[in-house]
Amino acid sequence: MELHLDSISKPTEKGQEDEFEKSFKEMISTLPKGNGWGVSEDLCQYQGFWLHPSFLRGVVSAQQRFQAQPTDIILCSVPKAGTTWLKSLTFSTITRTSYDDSTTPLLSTVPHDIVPFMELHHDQFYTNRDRGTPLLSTHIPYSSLPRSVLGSGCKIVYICRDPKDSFVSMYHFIFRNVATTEAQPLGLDEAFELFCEGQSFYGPYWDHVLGYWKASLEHPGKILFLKYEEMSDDTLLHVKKLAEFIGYPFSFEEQQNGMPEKIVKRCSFEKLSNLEVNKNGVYGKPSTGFVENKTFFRKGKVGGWKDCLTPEMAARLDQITTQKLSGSGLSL
Ligand SMILES: Nc1ncnc2c1ncn2[C@@H]1O[C@H](COP(=O)(O)OS(=O)(=O)O)[C@@H](OP(=O)(O)O)[C@H]1O
Repeated sequence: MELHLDSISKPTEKGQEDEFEKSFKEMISTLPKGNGWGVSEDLCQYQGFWLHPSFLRGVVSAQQRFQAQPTDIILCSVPKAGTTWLKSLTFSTITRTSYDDSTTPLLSTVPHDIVPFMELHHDQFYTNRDRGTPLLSTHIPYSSLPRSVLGSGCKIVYICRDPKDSFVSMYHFIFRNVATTEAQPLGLDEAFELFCEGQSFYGPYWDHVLGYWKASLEHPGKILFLKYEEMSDDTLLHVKKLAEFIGYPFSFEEQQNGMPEKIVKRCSFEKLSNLEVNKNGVYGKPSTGFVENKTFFRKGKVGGWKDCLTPEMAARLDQITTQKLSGSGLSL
């Protein structure tokens, strides 16, 4: 796909926003369109991946104006792979000398408002950086990350998950949120077919994962590659690994005092999903719409797909995964 980024003026000043919008609309009209899973607009294929227009606007904007710094830490993920969990764990790790179980902002704020998405909330991120928590997140595929991210040498932590569980999670997320609007969510079979064909939010799923996987092999000191299943299996080990990687290792004394264990517990599915803010709050903004926070906390299980997919569907996804990841050294 030919890129037209240079034709989009950079909206660095307020007066240029209209210009940006105009150029963006022109650019988006040239992109291939795909099924939006019942969400208000079609997905657009941009730089090889399927994006919803309101996220795409943020992606293009981030590509043009996001300036990474070497001290930034960017949490990247394919949707529905454990982003919310990773945000909670990383934030708690970095701020462990400022907050404890009774003062953590996680008690009253959904993790997505604590660690903003690059494509949705630049401004919040810059404020966070000023406050000393240089954490940002994104679903942007590796090959589409703003150039400054790759050039800055900042740290990237990526999380992925068994596509069977991610698909089921995505399907329920769309179903539950779209069902509250006038749009009609897709049926499971139709959504499954689209997912298999690669037409899902920020999909093809496998290309997203492979992009970060290959980059992590090339730059092991800069990109930490995590799997939801391994995190679930031994969360404590992974929190220590995460802390070490991002430059906030637990001291011997902290380990003796059970600090890593406290963080694991504070960010557990059981704890977070039972907080008032995550049961009844909403997340989003008028331009992209709102979703209920509870839809980020559904089951939080490995292998939950078994309640939803037939053995045939599971076999088909497994077969695609084996074929797509063949020769990469990665298994999911
Ligand atoms: N703390 C914690 N521990 C373990 N698992 C958790 C946690 N928080 C959220 N979840 C589960 O993660 C799934 C949502 O994925 P994401 O957070 O990546 O969603 S999003 O992309 O940010 O919308 C979704 O998975 P499913 O339950 O299978 O749908 C969530 O339940």
